Amino acid sequence: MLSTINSPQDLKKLNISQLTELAEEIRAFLIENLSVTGGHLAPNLGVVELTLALHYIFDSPKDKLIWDVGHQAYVHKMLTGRMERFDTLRQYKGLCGYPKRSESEHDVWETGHSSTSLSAAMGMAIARDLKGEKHKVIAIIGDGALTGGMALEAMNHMGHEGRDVTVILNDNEMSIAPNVGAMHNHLGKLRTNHNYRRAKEEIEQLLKKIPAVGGKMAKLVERLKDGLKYVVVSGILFEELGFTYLGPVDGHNLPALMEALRQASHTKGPVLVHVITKKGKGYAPAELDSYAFHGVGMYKIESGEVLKSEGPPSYTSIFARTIEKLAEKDSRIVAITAAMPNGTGLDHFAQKYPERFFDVGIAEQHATTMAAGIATQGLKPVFAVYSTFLQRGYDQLVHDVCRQNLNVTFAIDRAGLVGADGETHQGVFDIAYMRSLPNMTIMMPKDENELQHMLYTALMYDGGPIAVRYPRGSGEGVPLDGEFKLLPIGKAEILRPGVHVAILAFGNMVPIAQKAADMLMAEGMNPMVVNARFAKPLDEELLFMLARDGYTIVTLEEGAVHGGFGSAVLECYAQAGYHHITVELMGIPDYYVEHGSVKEQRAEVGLTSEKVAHKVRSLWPARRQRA
Ligand SMILES: Cc1ncc(C[n+]2csc(CCOP(=O)(O)OP(=O)(O)O)c2C)c(N)n1
Ligand SMILES: CC(=O)[C@@H](O)[C@H](O)COP(=O)(O)O
Ligand SMILES: [Mg+2]
Repeated sequence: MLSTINSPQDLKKLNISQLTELAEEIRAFLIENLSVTGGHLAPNLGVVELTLALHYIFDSPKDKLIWDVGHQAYVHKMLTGRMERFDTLRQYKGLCGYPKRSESEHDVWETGHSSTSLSAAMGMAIARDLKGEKHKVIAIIGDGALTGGMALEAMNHMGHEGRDVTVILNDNEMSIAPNVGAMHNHLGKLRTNHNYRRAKEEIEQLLKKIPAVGGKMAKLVERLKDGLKYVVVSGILFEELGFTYLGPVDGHNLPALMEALRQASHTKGPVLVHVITKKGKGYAPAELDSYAFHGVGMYKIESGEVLKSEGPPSYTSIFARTIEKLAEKDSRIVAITAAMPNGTGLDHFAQKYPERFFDVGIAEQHATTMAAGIATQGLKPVFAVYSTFLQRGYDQLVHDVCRQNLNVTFAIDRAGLVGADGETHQGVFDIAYMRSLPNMTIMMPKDENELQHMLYTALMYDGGPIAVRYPRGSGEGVPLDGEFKLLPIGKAEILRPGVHVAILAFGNMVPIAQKAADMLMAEGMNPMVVNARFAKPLDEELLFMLARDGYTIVTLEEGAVHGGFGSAVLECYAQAGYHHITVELMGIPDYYVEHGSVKEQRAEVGLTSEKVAHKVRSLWPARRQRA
């Protein structure tokens, strides 16, 4: 069956039993392919029937299907002509793990970050109406993504405008970890409440039987329906917000799904279809542990054993260990995550100190300002957040944290290139977006041992907001000191004295600089290597000494070169009147780096020891004169 599907039109020729068979073939395909490439298996297994039903009832690409987060769009990709490219999923130059407009006309909206789908849908519905077009706009959003502020802002507007938009709420009771929040509790009530739907249907049937209901009678019936909501589910939030609520519908029952979607497609105004699905459906290991199979690497199909690469402990695990140790001694430490307890390593902290741990849902804005509020009261909040997701909390960082100069620690994980998630998730902008903020201090460790000292330094610091950024994946495998050390703020570390050229490396670029220096040493050149440690404040004393001593500077960072650490060095020299010093910046160029391995991404942007050595050679005095 699967091989006959080249476009959504092919689905429409199938009957329910053929579609059911197809669903099983899709599952088998995903389980097999992802065991090699890795990817977001559990979210996709959960939406197989839903995606089939959507493509069956609606007419993509005329009708617009908008996937929130986009990590669950694999089945959509399979049905829209990309099945053959699945062996390249999330690989360099291969199929993207998220919707991508350049890949297909069926991908009408690009994502990766959560909770954007409803705003995008609203925008498309407005454009449709202004242009006098007739298609449907359908957003598919998970219960996790619905905890994001943007989604709630959009619903507020949608209910007010009353335009035709369909929202499919894919409720599997899970974010990456178990979903949290009052909205989650409300959905729980709806999930278990079949009485409301039944009673509502009965009233509507009754209504149909009464000829020409009008005037007082109609009002009475409306009041009866209103009253019913309060009695049965103490208020259905979505109906109060101006949506027609359809559901709950079993998301693995194709006829029921199709019926609900058909009904939605004929409903005027905003409509929300509440679909109940099982994350990981159809693959026992993923059903049992949907967290492990949310975003997974290679695994053995039969046993579900996830194959872990051997290597030193990750930066995340060292962060987790350190914050726990520090929290043991300092009861002011409070840890916050925005729906990433496992990804940030805070899950252990949550078990150990439940009263000092807060998972706020996918709500980075709230988390940032909440941390600021906690800090005003003399406690020590640590917001552990991926670099890419802190982008969501930017105004809160500017307006609430930095402006009030509050002691909030930002533990910025996944800083730098992140690999297979690609351009939506690259953690390459935080240096630039934080550096311009008054009162901010920004550090990055050269290895995991220095990470523990930096976290300690951050929590001992009382001068305002402070960020320690660290990369995804394994550390350098260095031994960990038993005692934490306080690092002097704004002081770099000369790792290797040298002449003529100084390589100023920030964080995880230090080992690359060292390797480049080793290569050059073999050729008779010995550049200085500096572990910058701070992007703000800079070690001006060292910078001015280098300028006075006639060094040429090479800066190295795994961050956007525009506005980043190297820019800071340039600005520092310009402001101090050192106009004749040569500063060469190496970092991420001015474009979004696509998916692949970090190694491939670094090679693409030139952040390798070979490229650094090449740069230093070109700057070495004797060679420069020859050139
Ligand atoms: C702004 C933002 N914060 C955090 C994330 C990380 N993240 C990706 S998927 C996800 C959970 C989404 O849950 P849900 O929408 O219910 O989808 P499911 O995986 O359950 O299908 C989270 C927290 C993100 N993509 N974007
Ligand atoms: C979809 C999403 O945003 C997350 O699932 C992300 O893929 C997690 O990345 P890590 O694997 O780095 O935790
Ligand atoms: Mg979910």
